[in-house]
Amino acid sequence: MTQDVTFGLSDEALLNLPLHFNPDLFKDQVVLVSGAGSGLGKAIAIQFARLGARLAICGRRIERLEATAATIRKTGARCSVHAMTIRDAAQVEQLIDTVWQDHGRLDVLINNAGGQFPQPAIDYSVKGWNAVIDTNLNGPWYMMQQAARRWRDAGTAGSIVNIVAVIWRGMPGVAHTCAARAGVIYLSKTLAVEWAPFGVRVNCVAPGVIATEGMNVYPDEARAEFDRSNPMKRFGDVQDVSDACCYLAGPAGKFVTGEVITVDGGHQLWGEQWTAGRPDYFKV
Ligand SMILES: CCCCCCC/C=C/C(=O)SCCNC(=O)CCNC(=O)[C@H](O)C(C)(C)COP(=O)(O)OP(=O)(O)OC[C@H]1O[C@@H](n2cnc3c(N)ncnc32)[C@H](O)[C@@H]1OP(=O)(O)O
Ligand SMILES: NC(=O)C1=CN([C@@H]2O[C@H](COP(=O)(O)OP(=O)(O)OC[C@H]3O[C@@H](n4cnc5c(N)ncnc54)[C@H](OP(=O)(O)O)[C@@H]3O)[C@@H](O)[C@H]2O)C=CC1
Repeated sequence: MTQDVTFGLSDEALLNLPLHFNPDLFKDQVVLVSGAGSGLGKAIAIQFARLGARLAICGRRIERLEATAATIRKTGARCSVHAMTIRDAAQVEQLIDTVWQDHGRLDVLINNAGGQFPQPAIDYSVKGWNAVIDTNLNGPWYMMQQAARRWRDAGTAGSIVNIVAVIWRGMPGVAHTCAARAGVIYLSKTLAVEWAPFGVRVNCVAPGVIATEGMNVYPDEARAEFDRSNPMKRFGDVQDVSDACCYLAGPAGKFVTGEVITVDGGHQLWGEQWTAGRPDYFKV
């Protein structure tokens, strides 16, 4: 049984974090953030709003999206809310159409929605495997393709940032998500070349352990050791990730494409990473 813990920051705290960028950096730009009803997506959307952007946010659960939108509107920013699943290509096409109708443009897509469950790979069901691949590879792909088609057709530039994970040492217990995220990273590198002629940049941010409510999906036993997953021996915070997104999406990142920025306290180099708990074999 997973203990419920309070990870992450309140909306009020997110609104009051010190900004590391100029407050009009994204003035008049339209930013679409998937999975903005919680955790990283919410923090990213609020930060873009505080930097002058207009927001479109999507996810499956409308109540959580409306709560994020209410917070975003406190900054004075416009925010449209779109309840949908990224797993359905038709819903993604409809989403991108609606965002263009509502806002008249799109400048930045943050492909943040995602998630997985911890389980030894040998026990995955077909349905479980497909759920994770649909959520973390197919969904982000549908979003990228629809956004890029509109940018190509409108003749306007765009920037995509995909949130992935620290996959370079593999990650026991979440093999399905490692496969999906590796797919997104190499898809992004390929699209960075194919879509450069349209003025579309495609990059990724790979977060290490970040304190969000999404962490509640992991068993207590595993989560208790997550601060040992990197040489800094701690969790990162949501702003570590939202700052990387703003760097890549904004003018500072204008010559960067096909890149992965790893924001992980060194997790890619050192640390324990047993997402489903440490197997007996590795205890001695
Ligand atoms: C040092 C270690 C580092 C740790 C960090 C690793 C890096 C990543 C971190 C994070 O991503 S933080 C958290 C992000 N948020 C989440 O992960 C959200 C929670 N997860 C999910 O929502 C799901 O896992 C999902 C698959 C994305 C949910 O999809 P959906 O709602 O369609 O799934 P379900 O209908 O619930 O299930 C479908 C299918 O999947 C199998 N399954 C689901 N949960 C489990 C489980 N806990 N254990 C085993 N199998 C599971 C199962 O086959 C389900 O089918 P049914 O049995 O329900 O018919
Ligand atoms: N926190 C961390 O340490 C790390 C997180 N990540 C990744 O960062 C991203 C955000 O994670 P985090 O904020 O921590 O976790 P959360 O679980 O809080 O956020 C995931 C968000 O994605 C949305 N979502 C899930 N499935 C779908 C779907 N099919 N269609 C649309 N929206 C969907 C969820 O909303 P709803 O259920 O309402 O649809 C939710 O708001 C995820 O991709 C995660 O895997 C990667 C590495 C580390």
